[in-house]
Amino acid sequence: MNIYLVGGAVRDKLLNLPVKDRDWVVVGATPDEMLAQGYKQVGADFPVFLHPQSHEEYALARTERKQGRGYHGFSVYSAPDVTLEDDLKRRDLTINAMAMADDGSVVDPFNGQQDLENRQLRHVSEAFAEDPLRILRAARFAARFHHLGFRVADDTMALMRSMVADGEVRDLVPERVWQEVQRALHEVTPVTFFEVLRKCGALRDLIPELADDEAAFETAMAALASAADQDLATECRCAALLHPLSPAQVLDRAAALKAPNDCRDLSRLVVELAPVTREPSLTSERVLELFNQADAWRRPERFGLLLETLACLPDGLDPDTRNKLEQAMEEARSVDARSLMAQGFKGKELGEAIGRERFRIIGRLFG
Ligand SMILES: Nc1ccn([C@@H]2O[C@H](COP(=O)(O)OP(=O)(O)OP(=O)(O)O)[C@@H](O)[C@H]2O)c(=O)n1
Repeated sequence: MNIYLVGGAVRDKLLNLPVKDRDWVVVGATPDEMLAQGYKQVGADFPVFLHPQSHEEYALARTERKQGRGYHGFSVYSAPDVTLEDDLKRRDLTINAMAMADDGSVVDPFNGQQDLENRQLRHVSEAFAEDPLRILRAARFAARFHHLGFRVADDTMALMRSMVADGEVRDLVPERVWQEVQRALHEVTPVTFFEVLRKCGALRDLIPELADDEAAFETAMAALASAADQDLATECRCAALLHPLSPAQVLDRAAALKAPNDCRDLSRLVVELAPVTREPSLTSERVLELFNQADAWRRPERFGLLLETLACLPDGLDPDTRNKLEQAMEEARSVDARSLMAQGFKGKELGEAIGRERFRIIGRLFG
């Protein structure tokens, strides 16, 4: 049997980037031979094994063919006669379809090295179209490597467009879509991900509110770029992206994309509360309302994320107001219920006394 390093590890090595996961392909072996050597089989659909010591993934060389629509039916063929080239051919992009032997020599039947040099994200073969998730992957690699000069190759963009026109994106399982979106939000330039999706038409299927409205798209991208520059959390990036939508649209989009609840909730809050922070002079009444609406007393951390996100929006929260809001929140939160109880307040009166005290503190910072 012959073993080769494949996929992202080879690509990243050749780009002189740190290699995270190493995946291996095994050519000319049967599952029994692997088991006899101490590998542990994982994957029920196709033969993938974990190395007994390193626990890295070793997959038997395989071919795949799609059966029917959607991300379900793939028929996998794996046997000792499947060659390394067969296995590389089923992959998405040429830069991901190279292998490296023990001696460091690169096996590159689809000119991945040339595409690395020319900074091209190019599909390996027409089989790219068998897996519509690859549209999102191509956009994600564009977002990861844009700063190095990589672009989606013209013929690949054309293929992605025709896949979108065939309705392929609508067939994707939402969980898989969210997984790609979530990763994309943390690539070097997440904006590139959405630009590529817009260019190939996929954004219309995923976030139509941004695809059909130039101004909404631009403001979403400006906010997202700022959230990424400041290395904000996933939910802040998601909220920055969705901020041009209405509250009802945010809920629809979050449900359709199966975004987690913390992303959905922060996105909704940002949309609802953004207008408050744009008011020319914030009164203490408005600030108290803002704190209450954001449930800031019980969710101080989320309130912090809310302010961070609002500060990323074009015409968003200015640094002075943000500092004042943070200070007001910190001081108002420290209102001591016990000392009010000691003064004899209880039940409803206690709640009202806490509210008055908080309002008084906020009033010291806001008029
Ligand atoms: N839909 C997919 C998913 C994966 N692959 C192939 O499987 C390899 C491993 O996939 P994955 O670990 O998802 O990506 P990496 O390229 O390793 O990138 P990352 O750095 O994100 O791990 C890829 O390089 C690519 O050759 C593919 O062709 N089509």
